[in-house]
Amino acid sequence: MWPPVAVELPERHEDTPAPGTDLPPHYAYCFGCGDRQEDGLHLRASVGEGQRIRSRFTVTEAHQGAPGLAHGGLLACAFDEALGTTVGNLLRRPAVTGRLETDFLRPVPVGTTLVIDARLDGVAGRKVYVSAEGRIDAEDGPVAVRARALFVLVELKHFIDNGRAEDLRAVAADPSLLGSRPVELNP
Ligand SMILES: CCCCCCCCCCCC(=O)SCCNC(=O)CCNC(=O)[C@H](O)C(C)(C)COP(=O)(O)OP(=O)(O)OC[C@H]1O[C@@H](n2cnc3c(N)ncnc32)[C@H](O)[C@@H]1OP(=O)(O)O
Repeated sequence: MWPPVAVELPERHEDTPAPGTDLPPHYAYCFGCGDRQEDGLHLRASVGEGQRIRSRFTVTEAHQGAPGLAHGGLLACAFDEALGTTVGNLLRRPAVTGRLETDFLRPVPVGTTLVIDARLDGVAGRKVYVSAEGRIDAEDGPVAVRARALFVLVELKHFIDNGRAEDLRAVAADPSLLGSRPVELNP
């Protein structure tokens, strides 16, 4: 059963941009979306209809597991990012991945662009349920990967208490490293 508990499905946050709007990387050094991670995944997300966010991820030579094929762990990373950005942008509250499950249905060759449609499935207290499917090269392409996850809402303190001090200092010195954030920061 998914979600596994009774949930509410909140409206998306009033600050969520209009459908079709491209979303900036949430952190410049994020492996999933950051533009300062040369061999990162460089996922690009945009707002979909209702409780949906669409992301695109192009598999490069740096992402191989077997010759010419994407590594499954990196595909899981892409879905972690796509699902996390769905939670962050639709609820505008900080959250971290508690559990992530993936079904790999087809191999994904280097050069493929995965079109990942993620949606918010519901919220139960601090628990947020999201799911996604990734299609090969087009929004109606064959499904290659399905994923679902539980994110847990946390306070900003979670990142301040647990993040490495020099990285937190770098963000405080240059807040533009956080391209989008779930709450306004006042360092
Ligand atoms: C615009 C912005 C864009 C922002 C865009 C952002 C995109 C980011 C994308 C990347 C996201 C990541 O990779 S985040 C990084 C990877 N994840 C992490 O580092 C998280 C590490 N884990 C933790 O810090 C902790 O375990 C927490 C915070 C998840 C939970 O600890 P806690 O705060 O003490 O809460 P706890 O009571 O244990 O759990 C709360 C509830 O969740 C349930 N729960 C917790 N973990 C699990 C689990 N694995 N499976 C089932 N259920 C679980 C508990 O049973 C409980 O249910 P009940 O008793 O209430 O019923």
